[in-house]
Amino acid sequence: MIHVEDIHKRFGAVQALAGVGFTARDGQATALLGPNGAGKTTLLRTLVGLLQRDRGAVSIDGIDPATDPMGARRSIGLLTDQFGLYDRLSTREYLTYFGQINSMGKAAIARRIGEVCELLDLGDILDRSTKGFSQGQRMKVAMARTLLHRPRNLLLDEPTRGLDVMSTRALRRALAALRSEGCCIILATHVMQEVTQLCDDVIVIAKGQTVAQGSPQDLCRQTGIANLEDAFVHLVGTEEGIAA
Ligand SMILES: Nc1ncnc2c1ncn2[C@@H]1O[C@H](COP(=O)(O)OP(=O)(O)OP(=O)(O)O)[C@@H](O)[C@H]1O
Repeated sequence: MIHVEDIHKRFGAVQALAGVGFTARDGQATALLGPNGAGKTTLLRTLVGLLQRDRGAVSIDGIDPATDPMGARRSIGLLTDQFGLYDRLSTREYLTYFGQINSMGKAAIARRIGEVCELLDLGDILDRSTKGFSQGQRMKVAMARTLLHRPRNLLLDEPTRGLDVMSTRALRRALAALRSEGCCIILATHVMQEVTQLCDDVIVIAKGQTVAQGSPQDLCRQTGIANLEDAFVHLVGTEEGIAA
């Protein structure tokens, strides 16, 4: 479970987070919705301890990433837009390296690579060097790395960006399975279809603040608007940041 209270984060003159608070529960997929520049990526990076917050409290399964970053990171899988692949390694070598960093044994790594390979359909790129991979292929390898150590909490920044239809569907199926295994999934996205198909709960942030939290139905009820996309626009007061 991830619990966040009143997080603030400033970059120079930019107040990126100005009072974000929410709870994301185990066994649920929680959507993080907000216009461009709302603070979603900053929030995810702060949750995993890659950025130091200026104020507020964070608990990842009871651990504060500011005081125990390694402890928090063991239970978190983070996917951002910075894939950080190593061109000279094949997908298998890259995943093996990350398994070793996470103190997994040789047999466990080999077994888990087989599982994520099947889950994300990586068969044809498993033994190719990642140099020259397409955007979608890079995304799949980064997602495999995110899932490799079986984290209980998944923080995913636009995970279907660049994926084709089949890979998108495979990833959504994989996330649904992880949710039913009890994972806590936070998914920053601009794709409303993803929210309605996959997410139990929605956090809406705008200008670095939480403006609403609830199920898609709650947000529609709260705004008196039947369609989630229109309810979102109403809540943030803008037409920015929406993909069909
Ligand atoms: N390292 C940084 N230095 C300066 N400003 C930053 C930095 N990182 C983020 N910002 C600013 O903080 C604000 C929030 O950015 P962030 O990337 O968190 O938004 P986002 O909600 O993820 O946006 P998008 O939907 O466009 O990906 C923006 O105004 C951004 O320009």
